[in-house]
Amino acid sequence: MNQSKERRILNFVLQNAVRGDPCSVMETIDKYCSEKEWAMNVGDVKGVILDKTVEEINPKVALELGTYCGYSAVRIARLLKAGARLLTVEFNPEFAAIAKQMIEFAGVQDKVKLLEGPSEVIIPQLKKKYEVDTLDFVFVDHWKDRYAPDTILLQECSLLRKGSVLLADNIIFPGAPEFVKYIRNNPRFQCSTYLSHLEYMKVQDAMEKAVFLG
Ligand SMILES: O=C(NC/C=C/[C@H]1O[C@@H](Sc2ccncc2)[C@H](O)[C@@H]1O)c1cc([N+](=O)[O-])cc(O)c1O
Ligand SMILES: [Mg+2]
Repeated sequence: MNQSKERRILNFVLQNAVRGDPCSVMETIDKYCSEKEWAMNVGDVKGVILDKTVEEINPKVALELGTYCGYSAVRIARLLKAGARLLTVEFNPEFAAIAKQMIEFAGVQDKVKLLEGPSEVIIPQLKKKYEVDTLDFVFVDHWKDRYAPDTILLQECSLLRKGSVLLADNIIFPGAPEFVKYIRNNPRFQCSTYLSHLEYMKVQDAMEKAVFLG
């Protein structure tokens, strides 16, 4: 059975990156995906917007929706202070297995908990099963038609508090029109748009930052 692209990305990291060095893992994935095979990691350009947002918030409890190969989980976790944690949700078992190895190779496994299952099942479990009170930061990068329903679900589960920050990828490409319509017209969120470029391409993309006002 021939290898998946995600398996090839992981193997390239295992063979070329420095174990225990998150930046080396990120750079190696970015090198592979810009030179050999495109993949839907947030990437090095939008990754700087993600970095700046995480550093500004300095979250104690962060959630990521859509782990994929673990690139943004490594990117976020490397910036978390002692005692802070990232919960990342992935429903595809093959991607979850790859991301787990990527996170461990990068040496950030103590800060990251990978939750396998769909977000609509995992989100309602966060309080009781995963001992979350409220979320300081949420990186939204999974199926684009789940952005809006999951933002509503986070509120229904009382997981957001005054000042919780959502950062959503791909607002322009592939786009998340229902989410943009929902969040920008919602008085309970203060929104700002960060224009950027699609990972590894000259195509325009953007990230939406939405602060929950409580
Ligand atoms: O489609 C995109 N992302 C969807 C991401 C999906 C990821 O999240 C889960 S779905 C899920 C469902 C429920 N709960 C958790 C995870 C998938 O198994 C995948 O790991 C995308 C596409 C492009 N592009 O250029 O085409 C660029 C990007 O940056 C993108 O993020
Ligand atoms: Mg994305």
